[in-house]
Amino acid sequence: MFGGFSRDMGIDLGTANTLVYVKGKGVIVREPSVVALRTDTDTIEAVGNSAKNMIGRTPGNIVAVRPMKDGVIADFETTATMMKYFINQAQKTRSVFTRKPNVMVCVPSGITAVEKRAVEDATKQAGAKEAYTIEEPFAAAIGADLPVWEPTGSMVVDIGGGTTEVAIISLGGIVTSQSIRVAGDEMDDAVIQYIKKTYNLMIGERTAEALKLQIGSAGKPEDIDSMEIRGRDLLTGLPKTIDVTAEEIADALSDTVAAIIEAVKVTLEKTPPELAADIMDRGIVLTGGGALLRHLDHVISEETKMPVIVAENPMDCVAIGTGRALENLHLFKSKAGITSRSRSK
Ligand SMILES: Nc1ncnc2c1ncn2[C@@H]1O[C@H](COP(=O)(O)OP(=O)(O)OP(=O)(O)O)[C@@H](O)[C@H]1O
Repeated sequence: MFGGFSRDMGIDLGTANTLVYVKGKGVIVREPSVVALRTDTDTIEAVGNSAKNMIGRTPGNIVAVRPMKDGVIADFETTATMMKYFINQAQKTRSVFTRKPNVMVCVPSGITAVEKRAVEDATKQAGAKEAYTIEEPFAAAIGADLPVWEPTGSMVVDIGGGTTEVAIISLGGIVTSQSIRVAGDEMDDAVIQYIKKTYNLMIGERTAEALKLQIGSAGKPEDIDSMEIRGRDLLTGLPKTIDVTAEEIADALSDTVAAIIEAVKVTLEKTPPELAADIMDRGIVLTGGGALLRHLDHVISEETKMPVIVAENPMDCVAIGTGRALENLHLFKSKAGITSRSRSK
């Protein structure tokens, strides 16, 4: 059903980034989940990379929005339009155009039936023939090459923009999982709040993210890096430049890091002993962009006394796993929380 000239695709519809995976091609679209809208004409000005560059810099009649929030759809129409754009991008790279694609999209494991249905509907509105959804941590585990079908325990922690998903997987199913709406965005927000409180300086989310990426770390940083940033002084209302140290950013991120560690511990507490022993041997695998936060693997390892490994290309795991799930649909049906809706339903 999915062979031949199919252009079927797996989509990691993320809060921060959307990735599209096509069999035999790999990840062929990788863009921020951002849409720039013209409020006067109600039309789309830009999607993806070019829209992200507009965040915080738009004139009055253009707004840059992120239609996904906390891993779920916050704005249905905009999400569907954004997906349509990404699906078209993916199709442009294919030479043979035969039919509408079947599309598998990942969803956070903790979402409601209504939220899941919205993702399926948006996928169909974006042009899919059939829309499937798969739980994100399961897709992450497949993408990270974990032995999800074997009678052995695997543990994956996927730290994205909106959600952190922790799951124990064995025999093609999620044994226990935890989804918290604390991840990269929350870290950026914590940095904004810290700078505001400490320096009376208002910075935008792009500056906060840049601080996190360049000098951020979990736990105490090893070096004494610092970074110069600009913002608006809340007392004078004027632009101001300050230097921020890595230690300060580690401090700002400490609560979010603690929340992620707590989710890992709670999941481990609920894990049956045999599977916990397997995980002790194989280690906890980190995926998602948040897995790249400096020293996060060491800190989780220290706190849980378990080995922790960052997956290869952690930001691609969910997209790859979503695509592979679609290729092996016969194995997945009725197992890993996969549901589908065809256009006629
Ligand atoms: N080197 C890094 N250090 C820390 N955080 C990083 C790094 N690189 C990327 N990130 C963060 O990873 C997040 C994006 O990760 P990812 O693309 O996996 O999320 P997503 O799939 O869009 O989100 P979700 O799964 O919650 O819907 C962003 O918050 C980004 O700032």
